[in-house]
Amino acid sequence: MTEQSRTPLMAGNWKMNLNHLEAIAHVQKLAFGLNDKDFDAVEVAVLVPFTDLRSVQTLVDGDRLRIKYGAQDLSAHDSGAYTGEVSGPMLAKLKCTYVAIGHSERRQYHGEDEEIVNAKVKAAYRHGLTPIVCVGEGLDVRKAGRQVPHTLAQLDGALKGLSAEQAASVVIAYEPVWAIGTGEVATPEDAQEVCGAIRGRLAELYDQQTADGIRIQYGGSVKAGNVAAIMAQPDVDGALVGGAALDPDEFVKIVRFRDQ
Ligand SMILES: O=C[C@H](O)COP(=O)(O)O
Repeated sequence: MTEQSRTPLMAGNWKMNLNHLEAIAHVQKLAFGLNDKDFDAVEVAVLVPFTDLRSVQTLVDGDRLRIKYGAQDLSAHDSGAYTGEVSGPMLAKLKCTYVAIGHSERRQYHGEDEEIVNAKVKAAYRHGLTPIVCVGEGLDVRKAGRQVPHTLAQLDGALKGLSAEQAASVVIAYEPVWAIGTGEVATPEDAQEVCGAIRGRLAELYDQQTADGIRIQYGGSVKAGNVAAIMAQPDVDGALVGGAALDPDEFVKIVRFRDQ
């Protein structure tokens, strides 16, 4: 599979923003702004707070929208006494396509380590959910020039024990932590360096064909104004968009990166 045959995935990670009423209005605006040509060229997804999922599902189903949706986290467990957690079966029942796992904010504020990220990736696969596995280095690691080994170690940990068949559908999001929500976007070359290394490691872990089929996103201060240059890199197959995804008009422009 070549770069051209990987369908780009533009995913909006709303983080802890937009209640279920705002979510409906937002998805309606996206649906109004995008057309079949956009959806034929780019897969579009929104990763919404748990409390928005049922409303988004009802809207997407009812209006037969081509927007995909998913959650920002899931429990490593399938059921039981885990107060506050939301399980894979619950997300599957809501017909989620995607679930973000190991976002740097989960790692930083909720102490998620490689073991828990790996357990969550396996939980997603047990229930037919596609994980968007987030990896990336902090500023100290970048300053030390260790972004590639650091990120590849996170990748190894997240994918431990997965078969090539499972890995074939995974999405990897490379998000340098220093570029998240800071306006400090990595240069296209910075993004390509690590995304290329990620694909190389996927080929070592599985095989070249599997690696060539896996989509690798870049995330970190992506906007309409910088998305085209990032998407022009051979190993970048989409973006995980935070702040800019909260503005439907901006997100539509990001989906239309080829026009920017
Ligand atoms: O998941 C998205 C990333 O954390 C990027 O967030 P940002 O676009 O606000 O920098």
